[in-house]
Amino acid sequence: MAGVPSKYDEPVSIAVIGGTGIQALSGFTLVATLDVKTPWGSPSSPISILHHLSPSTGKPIPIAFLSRHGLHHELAPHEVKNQANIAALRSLGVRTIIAFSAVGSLREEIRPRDFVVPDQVIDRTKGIRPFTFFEGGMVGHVGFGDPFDTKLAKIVNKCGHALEGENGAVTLHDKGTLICMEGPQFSTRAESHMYRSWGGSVINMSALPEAKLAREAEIAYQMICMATDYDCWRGEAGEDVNVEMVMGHMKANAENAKRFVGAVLDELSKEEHDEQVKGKHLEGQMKFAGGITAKEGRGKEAEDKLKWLFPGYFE
Ligand SMILES: CSC[C@H]1O[C@H](OP(=O)(O)O)[C@H](O)[C@@H]1O
Ligand SMILES: Nc1ncnc2[nH]cnc12
Repeated sequence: MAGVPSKYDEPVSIAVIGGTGIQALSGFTLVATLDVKTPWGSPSSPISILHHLSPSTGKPIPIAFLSRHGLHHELAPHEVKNQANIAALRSLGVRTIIAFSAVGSLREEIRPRDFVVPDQVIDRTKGIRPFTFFEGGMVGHVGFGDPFDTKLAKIVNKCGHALEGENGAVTLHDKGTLICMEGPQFSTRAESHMYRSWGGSVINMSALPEAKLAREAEIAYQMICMATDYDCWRGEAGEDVNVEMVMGHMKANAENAKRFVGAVLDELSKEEHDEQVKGKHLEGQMKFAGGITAKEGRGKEAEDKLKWLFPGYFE
């Protein structure tokens, strides 16, 4: 954009990833637009650096914003540049990600426009998306028992519940199992029933590998889901999901999504969360979890890429 700086020299700890219907984050001051290049290519969109005024310190804190499907929703779920997105954010200093997603509800009590902060994921992607930074002669294994950052989830839930109290317009479910399917076609009715029998609460196409790559990159990650439909399991009791339905609810509820993210950023900008936001609890984990391969067995290209991502880890 004309007149907006293309550089930002301070580290940025917090990022927001926008999904369907959230291609930009309004209400914040745009201070830079960055075209970051990574060894995994360019991210899905330029990264906007926005200033958010911390209500507790009165100082602006920088937030990185990235649009998962591109600026114009031109990337299908399997085309999202997940490795480049996460690598680019880490290279800016990001250690905390709040990711938004439009989801189908698999439970009667999760109604369209309700928010869900999932605590578990079932992977139903088909292995066609690049899903790790550790390959090609650099092997690493990281724990994923809790796919979302449990401390970050507590903060997000506290903010969401406070909004529930404010005017009753927001309903938040503070846990749930997210099914991440491949897409881009929606599920069959048999699949939708099967996911319900597995205990699935909501379904989308984009939590993975985003959350896995964030974990590998030592970034605390939490997805905030907004229900837009009942998928197709209700049969005659309701209309099957379609894009119009998803977009309609996203648009109608955009103000609540904005209030939610604003409340989370207000909370995260408090000094008491400094260590959490900077991902201190994750720092260094990949030095060991990602350092299995002996030096003489390393693939040169993979090693160079990982040295870019984790300066000083694999010398
Ligand atoms: C447009 S409906 C399917 C689409 O919506 C969700 O996108 P996102 O997670 O980025 O909000 C879902 O995952 C699918 O990509
Ligand atoms: N029913 C659904 N299935 C998968 N992704 C979705 N995103 C929104 N609704 C969805």
